[in-house]
Amino acid sequence: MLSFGHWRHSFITRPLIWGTFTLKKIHVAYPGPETSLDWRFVQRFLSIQKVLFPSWTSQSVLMFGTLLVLTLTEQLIIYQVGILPSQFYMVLADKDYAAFRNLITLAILLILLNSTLKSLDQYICSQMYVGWRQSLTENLHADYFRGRVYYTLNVLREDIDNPDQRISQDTERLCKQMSNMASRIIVSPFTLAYYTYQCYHSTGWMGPVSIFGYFVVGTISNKMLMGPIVHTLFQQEKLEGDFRFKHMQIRVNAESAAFYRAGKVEHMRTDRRLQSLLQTQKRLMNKELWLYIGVNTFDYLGGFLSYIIIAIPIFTGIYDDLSPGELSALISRNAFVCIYLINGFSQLIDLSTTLSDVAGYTHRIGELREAMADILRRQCDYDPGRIADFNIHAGPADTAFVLDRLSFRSPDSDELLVEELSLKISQGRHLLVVGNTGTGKTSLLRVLNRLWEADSGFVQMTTCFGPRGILFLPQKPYLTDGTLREQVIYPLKDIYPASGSVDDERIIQFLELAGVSNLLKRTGGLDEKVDWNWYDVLSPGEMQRLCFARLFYLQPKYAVLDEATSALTEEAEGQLYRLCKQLGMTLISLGHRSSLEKYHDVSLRLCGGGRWELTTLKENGADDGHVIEDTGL
Ligand SMILES: Nc1ncnc2c1ncn2[C@@H]1O[C@H](COP(=O)(O)OP(=O)(O)OP(=O)(O)O)[C@@H](O)[C@H]1O
Repeated sequence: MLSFGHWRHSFITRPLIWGTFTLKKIHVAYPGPETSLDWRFVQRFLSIQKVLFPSWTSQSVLMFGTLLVLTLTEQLIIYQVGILPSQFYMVLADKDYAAFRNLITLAILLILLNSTLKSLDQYICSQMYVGWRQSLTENLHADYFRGRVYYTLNVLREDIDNPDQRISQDTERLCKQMSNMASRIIVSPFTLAYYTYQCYHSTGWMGPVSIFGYFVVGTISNKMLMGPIVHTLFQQEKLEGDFRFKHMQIRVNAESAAFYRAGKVEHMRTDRRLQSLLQTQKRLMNKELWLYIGVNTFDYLGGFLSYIIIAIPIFTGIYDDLSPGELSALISRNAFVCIYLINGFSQLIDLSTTLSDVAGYTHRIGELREAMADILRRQCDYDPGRIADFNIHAGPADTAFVLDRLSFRSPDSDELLVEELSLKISQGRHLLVVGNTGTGKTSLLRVLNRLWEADSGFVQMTTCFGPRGILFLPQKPYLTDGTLREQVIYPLKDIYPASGSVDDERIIQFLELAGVSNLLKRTGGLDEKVDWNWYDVLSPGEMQRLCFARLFYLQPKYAVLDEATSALTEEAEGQLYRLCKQLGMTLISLGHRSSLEKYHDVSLRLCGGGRWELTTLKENGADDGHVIEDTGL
């Protein structure tokens, strides 16, 4: 029974109620990309670390621990290798051949051990990179694909550019850069402490104090040079995403563009994006030039500083009582200790270039995570996971939707598309929604499917989403990547995993009924992997027929069809509609063709400016006069 009027009292307390929201394109609370090395960076970085190191016993923590042990051992060996020259000075000055031979053997052993440890260190860093990338990407996917987040992010939110690029490329680069930094950072506190002590031991307080002072000056100047780089890197990544998206747009719409012979204009537009990307890249390089000058100057001055520090005790006469051999050995040993301490600091300064990259990517990923969390908070009542378990919500058994004084508008507009629509969509009463272009027909489905929020009033979905419930066929046929079977059973992953050939027969039968059984031959079978893009090889009509095969397979109680037969002849349309009815589906159709009227009982006309009309096309139960052959379904 489909009726309209005031429904407020009996239905508004049911579980799937939503409404009374203001729909606007979401302009975000963040004032804009804050992309520097600030407190926000620290917060975002720490929250990403929680994903990478979820618990003390996680694999990442274990690998990090192993890396720490390895790098510390490596440092011990490096120290031994570092003092070898001073020992060589001693044995050569003493002309001690036996000690020289032993020293050669020791040097070879230490070098072998050192290179093995270094390789292991690199290997663990690579493993950590893969593990981190997996954890972070999966974490982002979990939010991105939850509810309608991916839709809201890509269609309704303007503040987050290129979410796809943030998930794929930026995450990869962040993990790569962090793994590059890991072994250097992890060992720094230990080596700095150890060599500071050694330096103090050799040169007194002068050595460590001058090196620390030098490091502080270097850090401050680098921080100043890095600030603008982080922001420009953020910009560059955005433009990189825009450029790639333009190419993807051409790839997906190559045929349409070719029909327009649009090579020239697309060339111009793509080059324009490339230019703005390259300009930003050049700006980034100009800013990096100053940072590189700073870093390199710091490195070279560091090497020079070590000799000044060593010179002080020599010129002040502290080592006057040593023989020339002992003095050479001591200078060699001290030089190593000072140079290594300065080198430890230089490495930290060198990391500033990597850190500026890390900060840029951290902001991009952090911003995406915050936006997704924000969307999830707003849509906490949305639960499409029900498709998997077919959990049907309690409600009148014969009803799909109840609308009560529903008003809604499009995100960019202040004008209502539909005002105060009250209506019940029940089993067996087929509804046709008509109206001029842009009057809000598809938008009504968006509100019913909860992609858009209503402006006021209530919408209640009393049947579950999915097979045996409600299924939507969108205006643009959606074909996933995968085999023919995966196309037909979409959006199910595998509903009948153990059914084997029985399911095959059903799928083949439905493909035949939908008029696309030829696809079986083209693909080579239901489960043959195809290397083509389905959109490139199927005609629009074939795509629509394939979507009907999907509908027959899933056999929902209610099928919502948005101009689902616009590319087919009236005859084909009639056949498919009658099959749907024969399979027991109640149809809610959107369309422009008057030929559709005969398959429906009630018509809802959207007249624009919020107005609407409901008309009965035929009495309940009246047949459309067509009987189709017994298909044995
Ligand atoms: N994501 C969006 N952001 C802003 N406005 C939108 C969005 N999607 C649709 N609109 C606008 O909402 C209005 C209603 O669109 P809708 O798709 O419902 O039209 P329709 O009646 O289905 O038209 P058609 O018959 O061409 O399919 C249109 O003016 C459209 O431009």
